[in-house]
Amino acid sequence: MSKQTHSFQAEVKQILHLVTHSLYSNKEIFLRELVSNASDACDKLRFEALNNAALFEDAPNLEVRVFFDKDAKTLTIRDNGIGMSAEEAAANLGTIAKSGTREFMAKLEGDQKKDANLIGQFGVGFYSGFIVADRITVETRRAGLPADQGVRWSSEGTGEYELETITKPTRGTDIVLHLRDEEASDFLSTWKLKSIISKYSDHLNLPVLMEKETWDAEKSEQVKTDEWETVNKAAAIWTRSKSDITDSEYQDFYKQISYDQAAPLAYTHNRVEGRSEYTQLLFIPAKAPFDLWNRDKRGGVKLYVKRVFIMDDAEALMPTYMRFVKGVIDSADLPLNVSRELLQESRDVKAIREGSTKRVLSMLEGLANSEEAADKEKYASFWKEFGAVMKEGVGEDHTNQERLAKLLRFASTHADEGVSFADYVSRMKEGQDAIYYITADSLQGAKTSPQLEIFKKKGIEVLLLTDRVDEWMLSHLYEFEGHSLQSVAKGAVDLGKLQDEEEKKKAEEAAEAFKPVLERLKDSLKERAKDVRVTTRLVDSPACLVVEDGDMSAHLARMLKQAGQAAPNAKPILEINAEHALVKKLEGDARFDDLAQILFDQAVLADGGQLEDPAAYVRRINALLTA
Ligand SMILES: Nc1ncnc2c1ncn2[C@@H]1O[C@H](COP(=O)(O)OP(=O)(O)OP(=O)(O)O)[C@@H](O)[C@H]1O
Repeated sequence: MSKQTHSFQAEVKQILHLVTHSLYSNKEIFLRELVSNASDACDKLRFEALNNAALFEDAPNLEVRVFFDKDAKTLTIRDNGIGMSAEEAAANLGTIAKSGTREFMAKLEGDQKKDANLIGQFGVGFYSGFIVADRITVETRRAGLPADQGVRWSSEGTGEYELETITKPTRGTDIVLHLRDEEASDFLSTWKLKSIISKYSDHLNLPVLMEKETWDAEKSEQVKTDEWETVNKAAAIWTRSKSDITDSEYQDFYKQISYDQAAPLAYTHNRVEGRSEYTQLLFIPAKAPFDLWNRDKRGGVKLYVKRVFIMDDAEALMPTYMRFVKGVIDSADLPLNVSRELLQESRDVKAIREGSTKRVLSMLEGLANSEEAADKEKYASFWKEFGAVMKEGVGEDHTNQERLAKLLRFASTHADEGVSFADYVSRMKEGQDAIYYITADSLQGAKTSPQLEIFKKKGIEVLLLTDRVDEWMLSHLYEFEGHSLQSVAKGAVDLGKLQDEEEKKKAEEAAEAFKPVLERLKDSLKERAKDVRVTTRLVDSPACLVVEDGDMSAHLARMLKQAGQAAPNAKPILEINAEHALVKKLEGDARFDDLAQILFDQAVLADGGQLEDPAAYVRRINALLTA
């Protein structure tokens, strides 16, 4: 192929512009990105060579070399990994196939801190070379192709790139950065490059080599020798013994694999022996990533088999509700050439997933149950960031449901956060059997729900659930240690032994006396309410809405509608406080029908719902106000 000029895909142009302009303040990360691409390319070769050893040609030792030419102002990152064919070079370096690119751009364009880690998260690392270079030349040959099918890709990072066929005797890729003048003086120093490599690439599973230098007394400067030396540790950290690894080494490793600048909240490192043998090094991040809610995103746990990288979309290795966990699992038992399909079905992988899930749970229990204030704080912060995701586990992971239930934390009428089921149970009133809860759109809405009034009056604690996933979770969790979970907005209020006989009798009498009014109310509201009944659940409010025991709560129905899904249009039950002045006023009032409608509308509003005919409500209220 003679030299051809191609245009970048439109999005690439935008990305290039943004990357080079927004991330300039943290420009050294280009080296991390390019070395990590080189390392990925070696991992890929190792993997493909499992089935085709000829790909190693005569160079089985995989490595990355970083070297520079001061006069030419070039910096080269060379790997002997998988390389690229002409088609691959055009596809990988001229287009962006990844989804999420738009999000990436929105982030970089936004006001928030220009976070250099975004670039790794979105897989546009290659383009970071243009932060420091005004031209990048890539010379590459795919392993297995003949020497005359090498490719030269070259671009100034503006609108176009050139592609031509070259002869390249060795497989793999050279990324040659033609540095801008000011960057050349910054980066073309062995000392500087070494320090960046050890900062970011110490734990790579392969050696990064640089030319050795010695001090030349005559010239009074460092000069290159013919030798190469390894400048990173090149030892997979998880294979080392725990006692030899410092906390800061663990942290550095975490930062490297997670693209997170902050230290992890907690980590666990174990060699598991038994039916299946593997090493796990798992981290819990301190902060939730922006895409935590994407259940399909690539997992953060990488699978290795005897130090050979196998894959990183490891949904087989971690349950979805633990998708925030980062780390490495290295199995000693799996066959190296295990395919993705086999992985999903392998008994060993299942054992690894179960073992790792339990390990993460123990790590969390350790924090949650610790006597140390620092650990408790960590757990509280974990719950704030990831609690809602953990709740998915209650429905998805039946084996661990009990353990998960103990880890749940809620707001309640007693405390705004951090209430566990065990805390709740320890505060239960004498004679109380059930754990009471209410679901609502917001904490404020939950706190002021009319349905809570009798519970407040009697000092009975109620859990206030406001996460979207709560209703779903509760459809899978019915009890905690023998105490049933009961919504205070479902079914008739039954405080059982908590209500004394006197109160019950009074309520029954009131209901009896109120019967004629009730019949009229039922008639006025027959289009809107399934039933109207007298309740003891209210103290200050005149009325509230409840649903029947098996029915969907109004809160859930609203959420489904918002999400564009069909929700049953079940009519609610209107419950009336016969003691309330407004209710007492009903009897004999000429505006009975209007008052009945107002009562119902107010109950809808107090429940966080929307009126079907707000104008009618306003008209009726105004008529009352001006009467
Ligand atoms: N040294 C290399 N050898 C072989 N292929 C490479 C090399 N560098 C880049 N590529 C190819 O170019 C693609 C784009 O690289 P880029 O760094 O922009 O994203 P990425 O590496 O896919 O993302 P991530 O860093 O999240 O894995 C890579 O996926 C890879 O296929």
